[in-house]
Amino acid sequence: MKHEFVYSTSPAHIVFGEGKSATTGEWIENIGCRRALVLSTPQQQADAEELAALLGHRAAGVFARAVMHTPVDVTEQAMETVRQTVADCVVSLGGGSTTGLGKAIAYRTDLPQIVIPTTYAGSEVTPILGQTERGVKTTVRGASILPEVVIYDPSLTTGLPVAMSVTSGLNAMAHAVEALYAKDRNPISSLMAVEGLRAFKTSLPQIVQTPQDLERRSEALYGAWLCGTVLGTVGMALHHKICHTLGGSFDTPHAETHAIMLPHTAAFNALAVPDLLAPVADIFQGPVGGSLWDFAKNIGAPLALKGLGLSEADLDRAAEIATERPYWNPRPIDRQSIRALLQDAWEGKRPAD
Ligand SMILES: NC(=O)c1ccc[n+]([C@@H]2O[C@H](COP(=O)([O-])OP(=O)(O)OC[C@H]3O[C@@H](n4cnc5c(N)ncnc54)[C@H](O)[C@@H]3O)[C@@H](O)[C@H]2O)c1
Ligand SMILES: O=C(O)CCC(=O)CC(=O)O
Repeated sequence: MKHEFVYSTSPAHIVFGEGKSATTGEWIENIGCRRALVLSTPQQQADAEELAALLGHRAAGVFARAVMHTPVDVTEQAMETVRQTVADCVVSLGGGSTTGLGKAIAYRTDLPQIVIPTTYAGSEVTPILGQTERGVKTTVRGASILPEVVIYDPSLTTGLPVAMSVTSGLNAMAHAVEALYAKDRNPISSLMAVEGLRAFKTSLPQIVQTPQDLERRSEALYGAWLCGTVLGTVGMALHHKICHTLGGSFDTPHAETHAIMLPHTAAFNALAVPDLLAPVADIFQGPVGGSLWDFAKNIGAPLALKGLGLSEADLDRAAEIATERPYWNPRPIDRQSIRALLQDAWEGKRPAD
């Protein structure tokens, strides 16, 4: 039967618009809180301090030590700051790493979160937390992990370097591509995925040309919201499994890994579900994998895993880890075919689909 699905909406408040980060103080009050701990990475500390100054008495302090993959020891330091400052909510200003720290605090305390995303990773609209302890990254899901308020303010994204904008956009697009063939997809998740892909197809090439263009930044942030929402709503498959394997076991950088793998995993699955991936071929005007690879190349994305410090000898182990436990994918997987796919991605080949 064509229509058979479960559809649940997210309870989060989504606030979108230029300059809307100035309403953070109002949102702290709207959710019944009084003192927010502002979180950021060390690189965005100045922006976090500026936001805290704007919040005045509603800011409990700034914790600017967020790092990628949410190490538990950093979360414990942040928890100590939460206790000392008597914060009753957190405001995460930054990309997925800062959002991850806010989620890790909320997971342990149930404190409400306001997120002001400055990349396109999409973590702000998912109930998913990935955290690392003793070198092992595990993922948990839960209602307390989903942020209560997300404020998308494109004016805070004009400083995102072009290279990071490109890889972060491709990271978001990967959520949408996998959502199109997700086992638990529904008509709304597919509409959002297609609209998210269109938003990045339009905006990323223009951001590369004019990074300060607020209209284009706004379009990309809109795409991030759509792609992140489907990541939080439906299950991911082969692509995310391989990226988590490479990031978790070989420490490859998150967004770059997604950017390189997307054309290869999409081409692999397009052979099994060409009808479900037809919107990708339509938007990028060509075969699914090849057209995504051309798009990535044209906007200056990295194309080869060997450029990320992964050695060719690592590929056997990566294929083994990515296939050792069964998980759902629209096309059956086996170690040999995943090893071949990784070889192509390592060399930076254009998928021949
Ligand atoms: N749980 C989820 O749903 C989910 C989804 C996607 C990503 N993630 C996680 O997010 C992390 C990656 O996040 P990311 O790719 O957004 O990178 P990031 O948050 O690590 O940011 C990368 C760097 O860019 C800087 N930066 C961010 N925005 C900037 C801006 N506008 N201007 C200047 N500098 C800026 C950051 O401070 C940081 O130094 C990973 O740990 C990944 O696992 C989680
Ligand atoms: O690392 C996490 O927090 C989970 C990341 C995730 O599922 C989405 C992604 O890989 O971009």
